[in-house]
Formats: sequence, structure tokens, C-alpha cells
Amino acid sequence: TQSTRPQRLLSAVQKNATRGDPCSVVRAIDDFCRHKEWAMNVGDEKGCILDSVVSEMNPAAVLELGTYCGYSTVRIARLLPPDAKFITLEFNPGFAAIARQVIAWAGLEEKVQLVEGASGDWIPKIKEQFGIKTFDLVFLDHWKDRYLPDTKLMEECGLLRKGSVLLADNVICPGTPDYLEYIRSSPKYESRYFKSHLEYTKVEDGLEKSIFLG
Ligand SMILES: CCCNc1ncnc2c1ncn2[C@@H]1O[C@H](/C=C/CNC(=O)c2cc(-c3ccc(F)cc3)cc(O)c2O)[C@@H](O)[C@H]1O
Ligand SMILES: [Mg+2]
Repeated sequence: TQSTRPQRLLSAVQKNATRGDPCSVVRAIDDFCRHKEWAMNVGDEKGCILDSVVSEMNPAAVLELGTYCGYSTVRIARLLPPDAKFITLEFNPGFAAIARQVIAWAGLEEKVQLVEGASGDWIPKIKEQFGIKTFDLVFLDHWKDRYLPDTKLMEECGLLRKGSVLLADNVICPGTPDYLEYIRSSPKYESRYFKSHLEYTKVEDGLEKSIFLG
């Protein structure tokens, strides 16, 4: 039977990365996607911006929407303090299965809670299910037309506090026009665009970092 691209990405990690070494896992995926098969990971260039936001915040509670193969999950988890809580939501069982193995190869399974399911179903349940009051950082990288509804849902569910940061991938390519319009015009957010490029290409893309003002 034909393998899928996520399965081939996982094989590249198992072949080229060192177990327990998150940086080697990140490098192996970037090499695979740059030289073998493109895949929709945030990538190395935007990944450095993600790293700087995570490092600067030293967050105690992080939410990722859209795990895919776990590339950004590993990038984030490797920088978190030991007792931080990190929830990543993935609703495709096939992708979730691959991501679990990528995260395990990096030796980060203790730092990440991969929850299989849709963001719309899980966001209202996170407080009671995981004992999390609010998130310090949310990384949005799932379906682009879900960024806005899920942001409004997080607000309604009281998951954001003064200073919470939303970091959104792909605000230019593929683009998230309704989300950008909302977040840049809302008095509840202070927003800044980090210009970069679509992963592994020269096409413009970027991350939007938005601070919730309460
Ligand atoms: C019920 C749907 C909303 N809730 C959801 N809850 C949980 N997980 C969800 C999810 N939506 C989607 N997902 C998962 O997130 C991932 C989806 C990511 C979508 N990302 C993109 O489309 C994307 C696409 C590109 C891209 C850019 C240019 C191009 F030519 C082709 C593709 C680049 C990126 O960086 C991207 O992030 C999958 O793993 C999917 O199963
Ligand atoms: Mg993306």
C-alpha cells in the first residue's frame, strides 16, 4: 500500500534524527521538506520567529491549533519550562498518529498533551478537562477559515487573559483575511505582523502576533 507524505516525513525523522534530540528532529523535517517533499510545517524561517516569541514569553500554558505532523509542536515544547502545560489539538487521526511518533522521537511526550478532536468541540472543555484557567500563548496553524471563529470562541470561554498572545501562521499565504481584519481593528488586541516567507519557498508569508488586552 502507498505511504502517505506524513508517513514518509516520519520515516525521514526516524532515519536521520537522534532519539531524544528535538533539534535533530526539527532539522530532519526541514531537510526532508526542502529537498524531498514540501509539507505545510511552519518551517525554519518562520520557526525562528516562533522560537523567539516562545522564549521571550516563557509561557506556563500553551495551546496549538492544528498539530499536523508535530513539527511546530516539537519546536515549541523543546523551549518550555519543565512544569508548563502544552495542549495541541489535531482532528485527523492519521496525522495525530504520526505527530505522536514525531513528538516521542524528540523525547518530548511528557511535555505535550496531544488531544485528538476538533478545536470547536474542545475549546469549551479545556478549562474543566485540563485544569487550565487561561493560555499565555496560542499558536494558530489549522484551517485558515477557523482562525476567527476559534479566536472568538476562546474569548467567550474565558481562555485569554490580559497579555495572552495569539501567534497566527499563514496570514498572507494561504491567508486569513477575516481573522486579520478582526484582530487588527479590534480594540481588544494589539497586533504586529512579522514578515517572512512561506515555508521552504521565496513566497511572502508571515506571522501575526496579537496581544489580548482584556
Ligand atoms: C473542524 C475544523 C477546525 N478545527 C480543527 N481542529 C483540530 N485540528 C484541525 C482543525 N482544522 C484543521 N485541523 C488540522 O490542522 C492541520 C491543518 C492545517 C491547515 N494548514 C494549511 O492549510 C496550510 C497551507 C499552506 C499552504 C501554502 C501555500 C500552498 F500553495 C499550499 C499550502 C501552508 C501552511 O503553513 C498551512 O498551515 C491538519 O493537520 C488538520 O487535520
Ligand atoms: Mg501553517
